[in-house]
Amino acid sequence: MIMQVTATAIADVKIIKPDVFGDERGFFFESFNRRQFAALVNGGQAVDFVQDNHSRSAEGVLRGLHYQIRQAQGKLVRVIAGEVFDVAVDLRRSSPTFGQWVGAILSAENKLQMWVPPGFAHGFAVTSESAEFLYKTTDYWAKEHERCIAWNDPAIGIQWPLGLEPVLSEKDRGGRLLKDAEVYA
Ligand SMILES: Cc1cn([C@H]2C[C@H](O)[C@@H](COP(=O)(O)OP(=O)(O)O[C@H]3O[C@H](C)C(=O)[C@H](O)[C@H]3O)O2)c(=O)[nH]c1=O
Repeated sequence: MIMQVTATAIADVKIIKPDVFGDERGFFFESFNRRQFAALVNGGQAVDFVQDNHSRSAEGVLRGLHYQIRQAQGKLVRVIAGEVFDVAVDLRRSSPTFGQWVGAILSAENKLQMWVPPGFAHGFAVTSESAEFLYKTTDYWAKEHERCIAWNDPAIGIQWPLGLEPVLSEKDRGGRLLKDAEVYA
Protein backbone atom coordinates (compact mmCIF):
# COMPACT_ATOMS: atom_id res chain seq x y z
CA MET A 1 0.00 0.00 0.00
CA ILE A 2 1.53 3.30 -0.89
CA MET A 3 -1.35 5.59 -0.10
CA GLN A 4 -4.46 6.05 2.02
CA VAL A 5 -7.57 7.38 0.28
CA THR A 6 -10.35 9.14 2.16
CA ALA A 7 -13.78 10.17 0.96
CA THR A 8 -15.12 13.74 1.04
CA ALA A 9 -18.66 15.09 1.26
CA ILE A 10 -18.85 14.72 -2.54
CA ALA A 11 -18.73 11.04 -3.48
CA ASP A 12 -16.25 11.17 -6.37
CA VAL A 13 -13.78 13.67 -4.88
CA LYS A 14 -11.06 11.93 -2.88
CA ILE A 15 -8.19 12.98 -0.62
CA ILE A 16 -5.04 10.93 -1.03
CA LYS A 17 -2.31 10.66 1.59
CA PRO A 18 0.80 9.01 0.16
CA ASP A 19 2.95 6.81 2.39
CA VAL A 20 6.12 8.81 2.99
CA PHE A 21 9.37 6.97 3.65
CA GLY A 22 11.72 9.10 5.72
CA ASP A 23 15.27 8.44 6.72
CA GLU A 24 18.37 10.38 7.69
CA ARG A 25 18.72 11.58 4.04
CA GLY A 26 15.22 13.01 3.80
CA PHE A 27 12.07 11.39 2.36
CA PHE A 28 10.70 9.42 -0.60
CA PHE A 29 7.16 8.80 -1.75
CA GLU A 30 5.39 7.72 -4.90
CA SER A 31 3.41 10.79 -5.95
CA PHE A 32 1.46 8.77 -8.53
CA ASN A 33 1.07 5.06 -9.21
CA ARG A 34 -1.34 4.11 -12.02
CA ARG A 35 -2.19 0.66 -10.61
CA GLN A 36 -2.79 1.90 -7.05
CA PHE A 37 -4.73 4.93 -8.25
CA ALA A 38 -7.04 2.72 -10.32
CA ALA A 39 -7.58 0.30 -7.45
CA LEU A 40 -7.89 2.75 -4.55
CA VAL A 41 -9.29 5.95 -6.07
CA ASN A 42 -11.16 5.16 -9.24
CA GLY A 43 -13.04 1.94 -8.52
CA GLY A 44 -10.61 -0.22 -10.43
CA GLN A 45 -10.75 1.86 -13.61
CA ALA A 46 -7.34 3.05 -14.81
CA VAL A 47 -7.02 6.81 -15.31
CA ASP A 48 -4.60 8.08 -17.93
CA PHE A 49 -3.15 11.56 -17.49
CA VAL A 50 -1.93 13.42 -20.54
CA GLN A 51 -0.57 16.67 -19.09
CA ASP A 52 1.40 17.78 -16.03
CA ASN A 53 1.07 21.40 -14.90
CA HIS A 54 3.09 23.48 -12.45
CA SER A 55 2.22 26.95 -11.19
CA ARG A 56 3.61 29.21 -8.47
CA SER A 57 1.47 31.80 -6.76
CA ALA A 58 2.04 34.44 -4.10
CA GLU A 59 0.09 34.69 -0.86
CA GLY A 60 -3.51 35.77 -1.36
CA VAL A 61 -3.67 34.60 -4.99
CA LEU A 62 -6.83 32.71 -5.90
CA ARG A 63 -6.86 30.76 -9.20
CA GLY A 64 -10.30 29.49 -10.17
CA LEU A 65 -12.90 28.31 -10.40
CA HIS A 66 -11.95 26.72 -13.70
CA TYR A 67 -13.28 23.90 -15.86
CA GLN A 68 -13.48 22.92 -19.52
CA ILE A 69 -17.08 22.49 -20.68
CA ARG A 70 -15.85 20.13 -23.40
CA GLN A 71 -12.73 18.00 -23.01
CA ALA A 72 -13.50 18.04 -19.28
CA GLN A 73 -10.31 17.45 -17.27
CA GLY A 74 -9.91 15.22 -14.26
CA LYS A 75 -7.17 16.72 -12.04
CA LEU A 76 -4.86 15.12 -9.51
CA VAL A 77 -3.49 18.09 -7.58
CA ARG A 78 -0.77 18.57 -4.96
CA VAL A 79 1.48 21.22 -3.43
CA ILE A 80 5.26 20.92 -3.26
CA ALA A 81 6.01 24.25 -1.59
CA GLY A 82 3.82 26.27 0.77
CA GLU A 83 0.10 25.70 1.38
CA VAL A 84 -3.19 26.22 -0.44
CA PHE A 85 -6.87 25.78 0.28
CA ASP A 86 -8.01 23.63 -2.65
CA VAL A 87 -11.65 23.51 -3.76
CA ALA A 88 -13.76 21.37 -6.09
CA VAL A 89 -17.33 22.30 -7.08
CA ASP A 90 -19.73 19.72 -8.54
CA LEU A 91 -21.01 21.02 -11.90
CA ARG A 92 -22.83 17.83 -12.94
CA ARG A 93 -26.51 18.83 -13.10
CA SER A 94 -27.59 15.21 -12.64
CA SER A 95 -25.49 14.82 -9.49
CA PRO A 96 -27.14 14.79 -6.04
CA THR A 97 -24.30 17.11 -4.95
CA PHE A 98 -24.70 19.56 -7.89
CA GLY A 99 -23.51 23.02 -6.85
CA GLN A 100 -21.87 21.73 -3.68
CA TRP A 101 -18.20 22.27 -2.87
CA VAL A 102 -15.49 20.52 -0.89
CA GLY A 103 -12.20 22.02 0.23
CA ALA A 104 -8.96 20.76 1.74
CA ILE A 105 -5.65 22.21 2.87
CA LEU A 106 -2.91 20.83 0.63
CA SER A 107 0.67 21.62 1.58
CA ALA A 108 4.28 20.61 1.10
CA GLU A 109 4.06 19.60 4.76
CA ASN A 110 1.00 17.31 4.65
CA LYS A 111 1.70 16.05 1.10
CA LEU A 112 -2.03 15.51 0.60
CA GLN A 113 -3.46 15.27 -2.90
CA MET A 114 -7.00 15.88 -4.13
CA TRP A 115 -8.57 13.89 -6.99
CA VAL A 116 -10.99 16.18 -8.83
CA PRO A 117 -12.79 14.07 -11.46
CA PRO A 118 -14.09 15.44 -14.77
CA GLY A 119 -17.34 17.30 -14.12
CA PHE A 120 -16.02 19.70 -11.48
CA ALA A 121 -14.79 23.27 -11.33
CA HIS A 122 -11.48 23.60 -9.51
CA GLY A 123 -9.60 26.38 -7.81
CA PHE A 124 -7.29 27.19 -4.93
CA ALA A 125 -6.26 30.07 -2.71
CA VAL A 126 -2.71 30.45 -1.41
CA THR A 127 -2.42 30.61 2.37
CA SER A 128 1.39 30.64 2.64
CA GLU A 129 3.93 33.23 1.51
CA SER A 130 3.94 31.49 -1.85
CA ALA A 131 2.90 28.06 -3.12
CA GLU A 132 4.03 25.75 -5.92
CA PHE A 133 1.12 23.74 -7.28
CA LEU A 134 1.53 20.61 -9.43
CA TYR A 135 -1.25 18.69 -11.11
CA LYS A 136 -1.92 16.00 -13.69
CA THR A 137 -4.87 16.30 -16.07
CA THR A 138 -6.82 13.61 -17.92
CA ASP A 139 -7.33 15.73 -21.02
CA TYR A 140 -5.42 18.47 -22.77
CA TRP A 141 -5.89 22.16 -22.14
CA ALA A 142 -8.35 23.63 -24.62
CA LYS A 143 -8.65 27.41 -24.26
CA GLU A 144 -11.80 27.52 -26.36
CA HIS A 145 -13.55 25.22 -23.88
CA GLU A 146 -12.31 26.99 -20.72
CA ARG A 147 -15.03 28.41 -18.46
CA CYS A 148 -14.83 30.19 -15.13
CA ILE A 149 -17.26 30.24 -12.18
CA ALA A 150 -17.14 33.20 -9.78
CA TRP A 151 -14.99 32.29 -6.76
CA ASN A 152 -17.41 34.15 -4.49
CA ASP A 153 -20.74 32.97 -5.90
CA PRO A 154 -23.06 33.10 -2.86
CA ALA A 155 -25.08 30.22 -4.32
CA ILE A 156 -22.02 27.99 -3.83
CA GLY A 157 -20.84 29.71 -0.65
CA ILE A 158 -17.20 28.59 -0.51
CA GLN A 159 -15.62 29.45 2.84
CA TRP A 160 -12.26 30.67 1.52
CA PRO A 161 -9.68 31.15 4.31
CA LEU A 162 -8.79 34.56 2.96
CA GLY A 163 -9.01 37.85 4.83
CA LEU A 164 -8.83 40.47 2.12
CA GLU A 165 -10.01 40.40 -1.47
CA PRO A 166 -7.88 37.78 -3.28
CA VAL A 167 -5.41 38.52 -6.07
CA LEU A 168 -7.23 37.40 -9.24
CA SER A 169 -6.46 37.20 -12.97
CA GLU A 170 -8.59 39.23 -15.35
CA LYS A 171 -10.35 36.01 -16.33
CA ASP A 172 -11.11 35.13 -12.72
CA ARG A 173 -12.51 38.58 -11.99
CA GLY A 174 -15.10 37.82 -14.66
CA GLY A 175 -16.27 34.43 -13.43
CA ARG A 176 -19.92 33.59 -14.04
CA LEU A 177 -22.47 32.85 -11.36
CA LEU A 178 -23.44 29.18 -11.31
CA LYS A 179 -27.03 30.03 -12.32
CA ASP A 180 -25.71 31.62 -15.55
CA ALA A 181 -22.94 29.12 -16.27
CA GLU A 182 -22.72 26.22 -18.72
CA VAL A 183 -22.61 23.01 -16.69
CA TYR A 184 -22.36 19.28 -17.38
CA ALA A 185 -25.32 16.98 -17.95
C1 LIG B 1 -4.25 25.98 -17.84
C2 LIG B 1 -3.21 26.22 -18.90
C3 LIG B 1 -2.77 27.50 -19.18
N1 LIG B 1 -1.82 27.70 -20.14
C4 LIG B 1 -1.35 29.07 -20.38
C5 LIG B 1 -2.43 30.08 -20.70
C6 LIG B 1 -1.91 31.35 -20.09
O1 LIG B 1 -1.08 32.03 -21.03
C7 LIG B 1 -1.06 30.89 -18.92
C8 LIG B 1 -1.76 31.02 -17.59
O2 LIG B 1 -3.04 30.42 -17.73
P1 LIG B 1 -4.14 30.64 -16.62
O3 LIG B 1 -4.13 32.07 -16.17
O4 LIG B 1 -5.44 30.07 -17.16
O5 LIG B 1 -3.60 29.72 -15.45
P2 LIG B 1 -4.40 29.34 -14.11
O6 LIG B 1 -5.21 30.50 -13.65
O7 LIG B 1 -3.42 28.74 -13.21
O8 LIG B 1 -5.40 28.22 -14.62
C9 LIG B 1 -5.49 26.98 -13.97
O9 LIG B 1 -6.06 27.26 -12.73
C10 LIG B 1 -6.86 26.31 -12.08
C11 LIG B 1 -6.31 26.09 -10.71
C12 LIG B 1 -7.16 25.07 -12.78
O10 LIG B 1 -7.67 24.12 -12.19
C13 LIG B 1 -6.89 24.94 -14.21
O11 LIG B 1 -6.08 23.82 -14.43
C14 LIG B 1 -6.29 26.09 -14.88
O12 LIG B 1 -7.36 26.83 -15.43
O13 LIG B 1 -0.76 29.51 -19.17
C15 LIG B 1 -1.27 26.66 -20.86
O14 LIG B 1 -0.41 26.87 -21.72
N2 LIG B 1 -1.69 25.39 -20.60
C16 LIG B 1 -2.64 25.11 -19.64
O15 LIG B 1 -2.98 23.93 -19.42
